[in-house]
Amino acid sequence: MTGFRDGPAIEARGLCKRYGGAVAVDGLSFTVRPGRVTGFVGPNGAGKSTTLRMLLGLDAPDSGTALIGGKPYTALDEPLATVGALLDSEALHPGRRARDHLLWLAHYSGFSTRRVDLVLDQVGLTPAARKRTGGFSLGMRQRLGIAAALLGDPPVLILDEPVNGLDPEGVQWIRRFLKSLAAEGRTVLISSHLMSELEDTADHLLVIGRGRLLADTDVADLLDEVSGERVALRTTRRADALMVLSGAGATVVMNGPDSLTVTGLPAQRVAELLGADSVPFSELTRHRATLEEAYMELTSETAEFTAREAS
Ligand SMILES: Nc1ncnc2c1ncn2[C@@H]1O[C@H](COP(=O)(O)OP(=O)(O)OP(=O)(O)O)[C@@H](O)[C@H]1O
Repeated sequence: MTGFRDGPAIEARGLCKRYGGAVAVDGLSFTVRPGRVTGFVGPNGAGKSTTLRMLLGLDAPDSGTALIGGKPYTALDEPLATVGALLDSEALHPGRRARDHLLWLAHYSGFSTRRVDLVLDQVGLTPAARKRTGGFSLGMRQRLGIAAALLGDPPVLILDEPVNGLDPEGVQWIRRFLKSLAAEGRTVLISSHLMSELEDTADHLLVIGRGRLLADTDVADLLDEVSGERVALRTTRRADALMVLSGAGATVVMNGPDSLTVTGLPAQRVAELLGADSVPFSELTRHRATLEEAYMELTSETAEFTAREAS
């Protein structure tokens, strides 16, 4: 496959879109960089698909701009070879065989038909290449949609809910696959309404709610922030541990006969303090937040903020 050094960035600048009286996208600005998988996440109706459609020139923003490598999609010299897209409502002719569907697309888009067998292989659909798509599971349809997005070997991929409908093995596959595409220097933007789907897949996250950007953050930074300095500790000398650690400024909560949760001190400092006072411990682990926990925290902050705004 072609090696890219830094595919073009995707940029939204002050994007707004209304449908009738309803605001779907409300002043979104972000940049999606090459070389990493960026997850675009938010609950149903948050405005993800509308934003992706505007990036792909399928919907016109009321205001603001959507750019790929500095140009609107419709002004790209070779849009189909620049951006590969998978949209939620991919239309498939049920009577057409998978390979014929891709051959037709390749012909229509001006791509070499040699790419067809290559992309079928990449998405693991070679054994089903001659089967009619009418009998395909949702997961197989997703794979075919991704194969179609890859036909032009594009440096930019915009995939709406690509994990949706995949079985656990399919989820593992797509994680590895998206990471490998990003590692080649491509710009990869994927949407999901489930934060858990993006765990172990996205390197960077754009979180939206009600058409607005709630967070634009590296996954690692977000998890660090939410995990805080929370340490789980197991010791048979609970009272001594409590005295030593609270004396050093930590907040200590007793959870069971020999387990404590310590906040306010890094794990290493907890170990040092216990060691200095010869308090034995059998377990000392840093609490790691999951992306789901981080998401709940983010969205609950927004809910509080909205409530404060309203009062
Ligand atoms: N063509 C349309 N006509 C009217 N309203 C629309 C249209 N497309 C989207 N909307 C509305 O805009 C809002 C944002 O929808 P959008 O599909 O972009 O959200 P989403 O985050 O992609 O949700 P989902 O995860 O359900 O796909 C919703 O309130 C939706 O009902």
